[in-house]
Amino acid sequence: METKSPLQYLKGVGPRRVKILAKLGIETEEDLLYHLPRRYEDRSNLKTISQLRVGETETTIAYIRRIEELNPRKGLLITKVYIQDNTGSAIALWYNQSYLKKQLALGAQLIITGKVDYRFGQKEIAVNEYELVSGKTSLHTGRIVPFYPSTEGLNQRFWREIQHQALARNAEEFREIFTPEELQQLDLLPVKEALREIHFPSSYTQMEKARYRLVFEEFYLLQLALLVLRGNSQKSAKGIAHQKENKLPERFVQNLPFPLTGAQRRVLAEINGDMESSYPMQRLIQGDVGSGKTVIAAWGLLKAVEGGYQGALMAPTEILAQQHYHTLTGWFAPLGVKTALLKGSLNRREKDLLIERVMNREIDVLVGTHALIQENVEFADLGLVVIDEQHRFGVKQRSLLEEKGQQPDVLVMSATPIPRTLALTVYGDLDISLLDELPPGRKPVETYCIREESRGKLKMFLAKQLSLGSQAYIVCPLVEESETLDIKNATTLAENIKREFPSYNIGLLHGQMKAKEKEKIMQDFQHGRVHILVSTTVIEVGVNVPNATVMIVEDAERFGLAQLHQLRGRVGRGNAQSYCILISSSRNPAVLERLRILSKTQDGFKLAEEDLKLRGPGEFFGMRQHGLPEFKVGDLARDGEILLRARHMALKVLQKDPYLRELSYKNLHDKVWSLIKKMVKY
Ligand SMILES: Nc1ncnc2c1ncn2[C@@H]1O[C@H](COP(=O)(O)OP(=O)(O)OP(=O)(O)O)[C@@H](O)[C@H]1O
Repeated sequence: METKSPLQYLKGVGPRRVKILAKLGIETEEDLLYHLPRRYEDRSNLKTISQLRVGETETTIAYIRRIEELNPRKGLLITKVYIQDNTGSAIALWYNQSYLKKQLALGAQLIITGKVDYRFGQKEIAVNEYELVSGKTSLHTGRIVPFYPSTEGLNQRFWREIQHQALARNAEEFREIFTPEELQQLDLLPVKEALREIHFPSSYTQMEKARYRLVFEEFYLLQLALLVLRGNSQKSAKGIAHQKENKLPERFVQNLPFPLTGAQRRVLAEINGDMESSYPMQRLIQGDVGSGKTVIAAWGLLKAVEGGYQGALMAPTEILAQQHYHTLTGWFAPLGVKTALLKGSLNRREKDLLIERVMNREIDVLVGTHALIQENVEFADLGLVVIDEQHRFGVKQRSLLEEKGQQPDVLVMSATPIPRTLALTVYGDLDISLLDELPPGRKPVETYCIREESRGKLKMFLAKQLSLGSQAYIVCPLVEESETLDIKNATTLAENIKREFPSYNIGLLHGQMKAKEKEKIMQDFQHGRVHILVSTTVIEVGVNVPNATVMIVEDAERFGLAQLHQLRGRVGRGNAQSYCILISSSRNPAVLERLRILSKTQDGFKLAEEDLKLRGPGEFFGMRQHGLPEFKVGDLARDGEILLRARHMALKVLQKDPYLRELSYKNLHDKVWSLIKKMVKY
């Protein structure tokens, strides 16, 4: 659709309204046409005057017989219009519409919708929508009427008028992205019809069909863009074909105190295949909490190192980078593989020195936060990039790290199980491996939701666990508006706990502490010197302290399901029975339902589906953060099936024509490439 004309060409849109529309993100006629109704009202059922039911909101069509204006008191103007059809007569009433009299003419035909009343022997209609019958299509009544998401200064009549104009103006310009055969095969409405039906439905069935078409189109374009992005890097550039020997990785596995799980073995085989092929690997490991992703990362890094390449591991927080560094050094040092940590707390000179050693190949594996993608970090020969908890990084950041090498392989690890539909959208440019098996011997974490009143009991329970040698986390309420308040809460809580448990060591962790301080507290907790760790949500992802068996979450209602599952995942990582206690005084049924689901289910993937349904994808995690467009029509929680079909279709088309060069794909090509440009620019 070439509808880039400025909106001012539309009747009724002046500079002031252009500004208001721009605030809603509407700058072109195309934007406008994709600003879809929020709901509809069926006013198509025209009644004769005799059929109008008192007390109901009804629509009728009749002739104007008389018009009166009354001014019963200052500031109140009543326009009283006597109407008639061949079954009877009635009165239509408007309030304070001074311009109205000029628009109405005796003898004209009028459609009105409004609440019917009966007074002084007459039916009276308090009009809330009217339209004069002319040769034109009626927009506001006498049909299924659309209602748009709006803002101050724009009323529904205005929306309908401009949508109607935009549809008419562009009738010849809608450029179809599907071929006639595809439309038929997929049973989709042509774009022109779909847009017309979604704005001004001829029936609800047609409106549903129109919506289906537009959702399909939206998902299809995004899938194509994501697949083309991946296809390009896979086919246009040669990646590294890592050597086939796995001596180092095998020795590492033999040294582990446990056998790998079936899922770990399966995923390793997938990575092995990817790394040995000459296409750059772009793979996502989706694992439930505690499923053992670090082992997978280590294995890949060793394979790269064995072939003479370097590896990088990027973590979302300083604490996690630290933890990964310790884990990897423990595994790698005995194998003679050199690991280093690019810490935020290093001074300039230390940093330069470290970077120099990386450039000179004195370091095999470099671990760090996003500091790794800073410009002055260079590798001699980067062969594998592992990105942990990718949902905190965007598409753009991922590619920055990749640019530090010649098409290195990329492994993304996500510990937030997300529903398949969402994974396909957010990670549609990656192959996905599922790590869906927990190591044997793990006991489900017993989860309880308690109210404020039970604090006394909780204290006794905690004392007992501590006396058994366990450690505990207490996560503080999250005050979204203010980090300072967060910290204040956490500090007060820690002080209270200190008073209650004088014989134990209490640690406090929050986002504004210096890296060195955080590191020290974490190490003390890891080594059992701190028994209770009071923390804001900085520990949310990835922290691994198997001796911690109690997780207490304050004001649990403030967290989403996925987040609570993450927090719970910090315990139950060893063999001892673990507990998660959610404190909430909320009486909101939706909240209680969320907490109930959590106490019933341990399966992160199932919880993710529920969370998506309960809160919608926007809340689940900001799509924009990933450089992905937000959906205008589609709803991932509801339209998963359509997404899968669109993905399937996209794969099929690209297999046939990887760059959409066929003439019949011209329109499709243009749309996909403009989407890609937007995504990459981000
Ligand atoms: N096959 C296995 N058998 C037993 N224990 C294992 C196995 N694989 C990993 N582990 C151990 O399980 C714990 C969790 O592993 P890891 O930290 O890699 O999990 P994760 O998937 O990163 O979890 P999270 O996302 O919750 O941080 C570690 O202590 C690890 O040593």
